[in-house]
This record gives sequence, C-alpha cells and structure tokens, in this order.
Amino acid sequence: MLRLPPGLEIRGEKAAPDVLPRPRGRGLFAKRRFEPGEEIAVFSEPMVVLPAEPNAKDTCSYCLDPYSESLKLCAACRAAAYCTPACQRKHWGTIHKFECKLLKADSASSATRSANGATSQPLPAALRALKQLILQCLNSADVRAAIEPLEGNVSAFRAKPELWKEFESQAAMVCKAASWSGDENAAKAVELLCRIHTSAISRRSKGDDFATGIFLDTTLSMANHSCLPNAIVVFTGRSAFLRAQHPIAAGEEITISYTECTEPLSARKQKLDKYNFECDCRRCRENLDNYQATQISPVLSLNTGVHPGPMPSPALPRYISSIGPSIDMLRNPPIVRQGPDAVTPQQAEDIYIASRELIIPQDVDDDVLLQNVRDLWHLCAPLIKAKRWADEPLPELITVATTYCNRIENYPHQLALACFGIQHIDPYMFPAPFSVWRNMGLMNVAKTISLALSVVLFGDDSELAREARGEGGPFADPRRIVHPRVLDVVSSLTDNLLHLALMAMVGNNGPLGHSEDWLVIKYAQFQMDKYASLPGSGVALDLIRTWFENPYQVQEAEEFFDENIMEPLNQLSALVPEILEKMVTEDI
Ligand SMILES: C[S@@+](CC[C@H](N)C(=O)[O-])C[C@H]1O[C@@H](n2cnc3c(N)ncnc32)[C@H](O)[C@@H]1O
Repeated sequence: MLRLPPGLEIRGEKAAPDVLPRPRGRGLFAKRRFEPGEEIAVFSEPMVVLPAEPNAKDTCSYCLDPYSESLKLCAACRAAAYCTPACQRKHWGTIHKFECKLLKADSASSATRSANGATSQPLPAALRALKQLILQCLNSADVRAAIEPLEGNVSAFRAKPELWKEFESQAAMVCKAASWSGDENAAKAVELLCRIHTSAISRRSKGDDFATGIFLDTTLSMANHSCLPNAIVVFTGRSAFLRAQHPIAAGEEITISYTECTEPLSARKQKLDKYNFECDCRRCRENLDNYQATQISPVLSLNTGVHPGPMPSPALPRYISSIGPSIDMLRNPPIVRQGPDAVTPQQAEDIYIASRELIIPQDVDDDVLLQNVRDLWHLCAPLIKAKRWADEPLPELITVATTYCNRIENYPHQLALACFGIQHIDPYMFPAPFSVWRNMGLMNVAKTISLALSVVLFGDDSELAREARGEGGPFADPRRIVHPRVLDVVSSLTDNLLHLALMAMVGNNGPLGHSEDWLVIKYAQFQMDKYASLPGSGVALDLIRTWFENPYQVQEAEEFFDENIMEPLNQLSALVPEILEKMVTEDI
C-alpha cells in the first residue's frame, strides 16, 4: 500500500505485463491547484538513494553532502564514507548493516585484480541499487510488497535481445555477490533491474557539476514523463522535492522530464527508448525547438519580475529576473527564422548528432580544449549565423570555452561568457526564473566577477593588468590578453554592486518552501552575510535593499538596476561573439 503525500493521487491501472507497445499505465495527479515554484511533495524516505560512482567516496554515504571536508571511511569495508558518526549510525540502520560485508568482499577482490594489473571499474549505480534492493528484499517483507507494484516493462526489455542479455549477466554477477542463488532468484534479479531502469530517476546533486546518482521512491516513480513537464524534481541530500514548474490545476496530471528536454527530438527519443515508450507531448508532436517551447511556456510572464495572478501566500517571492532578455524578446526571440541563414529542424538535428562525436572529457590539456572549441565553432557555423545560441551544441560550446578561459586564467573573458549564458541561453532553455539552472547561471557570474577583478585590483601597473593589456613582456601568456572593452567593464565592477545584486536575486528567486535547503540559495545567503559583516558594506547593501523593495515603482531603483546590472551585463555579453571568433581564428 503506497503512502501518498496530501495533494497527490495516483490514477490509472498498472499495464498488463505482456502488452506491447507498453500502455501509459498509472500517473500522479494533483488533488488541488499548485502555483509555479510551489512545493508539491517531499520524498525523504526513498527505497534507494545513491550518489554517482565517481563521487561515491567523496560524498557522505548517508546525508550525501558533496561538500563535507572530513569524510571517514567505514573501517570494515572502506567503501562507504561518512561526515559524522551520526550519519554512519543512521546509514548502518538503513542499509549498511546489510551491504558492509559485500562491499568489503568487493574491495578485496578489486584490490586483488589491481594487484594483478587489471583495471577495476566501479560498480555502476544501477547495479549497486540492485544489490541494495536484493538485500532489502531478503530482509523485509514490506520492501518485497512495495517493490511488487512498480513498473518494470519486462516484456519490452525482453524484446531487445542484446540489452536483455546484458541485464541477465549483470544480474547474475550481483546475485553471486549477494549469495542469491538459483534460477528463480536470477530471474527475479533481472526483473528488479528492469524496475530500477524504469522506475528510478537520476539524482542530480553536486553543486556545480551536477553528477548523477539514483533515487527510487515508490510514489515518485508513478510520475509520467513529458518534454514540456509541469513539474520538476530537485534533489537535496536524501530528499527529492517535487515542485510545480507551471500552474497545475486540481485534477491535472503531474509530469516530470526523464531526460534533458532541451535536447533535439532525436536525442530525446533515443534516451527515452530506455523507458520503452514514445513521447507524444506537444514538444515532440510539433517538434518545437527551445525558442518555440519558450514562446508557449505558461511561466514566461514570471520573467517580468512581478508574479501574475492571485498570490496564494504573502510569502510568495517576486521573481526579479529581467536580467535576461526582455519579455518581448522571449516572446519574439531575435533569431533568424526566414531566408538563406535560417536553420531547418533537420539541419539542427544533423549538427547535434555530429557534435556527439566531439564530446571530450573536461580534464584534457588546454590545447585539446581549445581545439574542441574550434571544432564545435566550425560545426555550429549555421546555428551561429542564425543566432540560435540556446540550441545544443552551442550551450556546450560556451561551456567548453568557459572551461578553457578558466584554465588559462583569462578570467575577464570567462566572466563575459558567463554573462552571455545567463542572457542568451538559460532563459530560452529554462523559462521559469526559479529553475535551478537559471540560478546556477547567476551564481556563476557572481563567482567569476571576483576572479575577473584580479586583473584590475592591484592597479594599472600590476603584472596582471599589464599582461591583460598585452604589455606583459616576453614571459607573459598571450592567451591572457583581454579584449580592451571587457577590461573597461571589469574595472567598473569594483563596487561589488553587480555581485551583490546577483546574490540577492538568487536568494529571492528560490522556489517556494524549503528553498533554504537548496545549495545554490544557501551559498548565496552565506555570501551576502559574509559581505554584510565587512566594514563599509552598508552603502551597497542599502542600495540593493531599496532596489529589492521597489524594483519597478521607484525611478531611482530602475536607474540603479539599469546602470549597475543591465549595462555591465549587456556590454560583456555583446563582446562574446568577437571573443570567440578571436579564440577560434587567432594563432596562439
Ligand atoms: C516511472 S514509470 C511511471 C509510472 C508508470 N506509468 C506506472 O504505471 O508505473 C515509467 C514508465 O511509465 C510509462 N510512461 C511514462 N511516461 C510516459 C508517457 N509520456 N507516455 C507513455 N508512457 C509513459 C513508461 O512505460 C515508462 O517506462
């Protein structure tokens, strides 16, 4: 029997096991209206919650805090890590008492393998989840009963012989490790693996790099997919927060996206194939691109800064987010739609597919990163001409170029790229101003301002300033020469106003309820408090406060906004195409 949070109900029937193609089955429905940004439900007792393998040993195995600095490994298995003895005790009580012995055996056999020269691959999150589920099933009738109703699409997986064979061999490996022997158990393990692949969702957590892990909750797993979802799932620690992304009426189905819904149609289709259904949402049916999806978004008007409609609670924040394009530009994106420079949907798909060959890890040499920027730039020439910066792989190009600028320590150019992202990419990909990505983007700009200021803080004659102007002498790095207009703008940021305003916006843009648990908001508040404790911070903070209290009513507040926020952002963003072109064409 599922425990349902208030405000939610499950409708529909579980699809019969052998029906192909698979019917939609059950779904989650709203029992009352939810406002955009509002919390629908919190899921804090998942059946399985795991960090992604690359981060498993630097994340607390219980609270999953990716930032704890003093992690201690479990003395027995040396595979689980904890930030406090309390976390260790709680983890022992939930799952570790079952898995410790197995993890110890794993560590021992991988140590033997590496002593023999073999590379030891970490167990993928889905297989660790399977191990945990098997152990829980062995020990609890409640878990066995709770797992039974979950959709596994077993017949659809069986119809894919290669994948099915892989599942069988993976399940056999886990059964052996868990001493779950016999053909019947092997078959049950494959079914459990199908349920994990169908009903668990990727868990994103790690502040800036958003590594994925696994989260399996029997109620949340009833949510169906849409590429124009009306809700999103945000993870913090062991909990998942389901939030309304659009207004949701009582009786409406609540949908989330199982994949990056801003990727082109073919990529979404390929990723959703793992779930064994064809999406028939409006984005798929009409093959809407990111700009068209933004134009029809019911939350576009939140970008005006004033919350529309009746306020269900006085605590409802006003989203002050017009640092992106104006609402008119969101409704009528300044991209080329007609004439020889227009890009057809097929062309956009082809460019995206070709770009998958160019994916490289970010820890490669600087030269390889630069070559990647150049390759992506040439591939994306038609998208650039049509100014379609929110279409993948252009956002990826901006990310790689940003990493490159950070690596070669050209922080002012890194700042310009970050500004470009929050103005020309994020609002078109994520129209809701409370989206995690929108706020990560604001935070990114704020953090990079501090880095960029290093070239102006020590005066015009400092080594860094001379290097930035290209007057650094024979040992200076020519890659750190900064566009003169970027240098001018950076010099105007020493009053900290832009940095503070962005932090204040992030603090204010958080979704309703539990926003204090959001890492991005916690960080913004921490920064604001730190600044407030500095001597002489009062004037800047007063200005920000006045602007926040009267964002659109008072002329001084508007002037403050235009001068201190929009002007530097616009100036830096406008220089990005030139910076990129130079990066791509100049021989360094
Ligand atoms: C996490 S479950 C969602 C709940 C599921 N409908 C049930 O009855 O248990 C995922 C599965 O639901 C089905 N599903 C989810 N979204 C769908 C959609 N938009 N159209 C058709 N089927 C969908 C697919 O079978 C998918 O593998």
